[in-house]
Amino acid sequence: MRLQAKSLSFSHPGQKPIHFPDINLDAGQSLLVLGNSGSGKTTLLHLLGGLLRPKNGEIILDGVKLHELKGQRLDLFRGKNIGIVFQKPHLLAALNVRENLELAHFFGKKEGQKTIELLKELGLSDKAKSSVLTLSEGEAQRVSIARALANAPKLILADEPTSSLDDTNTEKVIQLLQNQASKIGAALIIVTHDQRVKQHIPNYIEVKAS
Ligand SMILES: Nc1ncnc2c1ncn2[C@@H]1O[C@H](COP(=O)(O)OP(=O)(O)OP(=O)(O)O)[C@@H](O)[C@H]1O
Repeated sequence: MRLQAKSLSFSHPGQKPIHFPDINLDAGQSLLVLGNSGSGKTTLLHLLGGLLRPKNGEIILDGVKLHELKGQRLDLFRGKNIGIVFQKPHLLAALNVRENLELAHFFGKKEGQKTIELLKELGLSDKAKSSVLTLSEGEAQRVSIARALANAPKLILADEPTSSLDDTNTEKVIQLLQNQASKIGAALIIVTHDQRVKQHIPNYIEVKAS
């Protein structure tokens, strides 16, 4: 598995174009995306996750040109191959913890990782049947990480996954993401402002507003 992003740029409506540094990342490798507020870090993550289409440049994941996929083919490719941890957990309130994870299997049309095992590894075994409305912020964050990992994706994208966590939980979440990435052979990209994360992942790119 290899991720390559070349000569990427994107413009939000009415905004100046943002030009992004190139990325070459192999399975098992981790990369931080750093940059000032508003520089375009989340935009880059959304491009890499196929949620936005680049204005120029290309994104190749495991030999597939992601920037050329559309509609159902893009949704299915994303569901099978890309796990995204968003800034906010975005869990479905009508479903319990386990069902939120199983939804990822449904959309990816893939068996993926066993839900119960994954919850155990994330210290959430006793929450499987809990309503997501009863979770603490840190627990909800871990459930959203579990959901992103449920399909054993080739690429894990995490947007500020530690911004609301204390030092101990920050370290746990980063280790968890790295351990899971190496277990399933995925590449890991983390967008962060958080100086604490740099101690754990030395490889980084910086996004700069033009
Ligand atoms: N939907 C949108 N429409 C117009 N402009 C947008 C939209 N989304 C983001 N932008 C603008 O694009 C730029 C980059 O936004 P982005 O969210 O990628 O930055 P960021 O580096 O992730 O910021 P932060 O660290 O504050 O989360 C900002 O100037 C932002 O205002």
